[in-house]
Amino acid sequence: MKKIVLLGYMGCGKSTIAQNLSKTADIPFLDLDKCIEKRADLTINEIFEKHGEIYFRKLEHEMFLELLQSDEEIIIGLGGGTPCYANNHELLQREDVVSIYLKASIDTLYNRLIHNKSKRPLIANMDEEEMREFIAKHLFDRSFYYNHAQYKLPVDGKSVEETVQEILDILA
Ligand SMILES: Nc1ncnc2c1ncn2[C@@H]1O[C@H](COP(=O)(O)OP(=O)(O)O)[C@@H](O)[C@H]1O
Ligand SMILES: O=C(O)C1=C[C@@H](OP(=O)(O)O)[C@@H](O)[C@H](O)C1
Ligand SMILES: [Mg+2]
Repeated sequence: MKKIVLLGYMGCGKSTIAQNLSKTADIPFLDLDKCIEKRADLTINEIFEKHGEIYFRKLEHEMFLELLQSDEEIIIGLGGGTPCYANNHELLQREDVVSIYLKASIDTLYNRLIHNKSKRPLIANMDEEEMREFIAKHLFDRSFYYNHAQYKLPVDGKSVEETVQEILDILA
């Protein structure tokens, strides 16, 4: 069965859209970060603090591979960095995967992330000025990996419901 994989930068809406799509389409969903937290019995912040980012990326890769082994149809919301490490971007092109890049502009990401940074260790300690520059550069660096998705879905100015409907259209 196909795995529907949502990817994109922090704040683009992967977790929110995966949950809503799951309800609307009646397909179970798993958030990769939540699975990692459960496995490690630590929050994402604690994993970064106690073990560092390299350890997190290792867990992230292992957990992603594990979720892709599922025989069920599932929706997987990735973390923002998932496609950018351990050749995970190649997994986006598997035949049993439908990968969708939720493509948001720097402005959209910035406006969401300024209110929502405490649980994201990469940006938690940045001030607003720093964060804007960081997002711009980081998004540019990561776009190469995000563009390996089978579908690119612009999400700026769209409600959760509109984005969910556009994903349903892709899946139809
Ligand atoms: N149209 C929208 N689509 C998705 N998320 C939105 C939208 N408008 C506001 N948000 C908010 O933006 C944030 C997106 O965060 P999240 O779903 O955790 O993204 P990600 O998992 O990609 O980091 C949430 O707080 C969500 O409520
Ligand atoms: O972009 C990243 O490298 C990360 C994104 C986060 O997920 P969200 O994109 O869901 O915030 C989480 O996996 C971790 O904080 C690292
Ligand atoms: Mg998320």
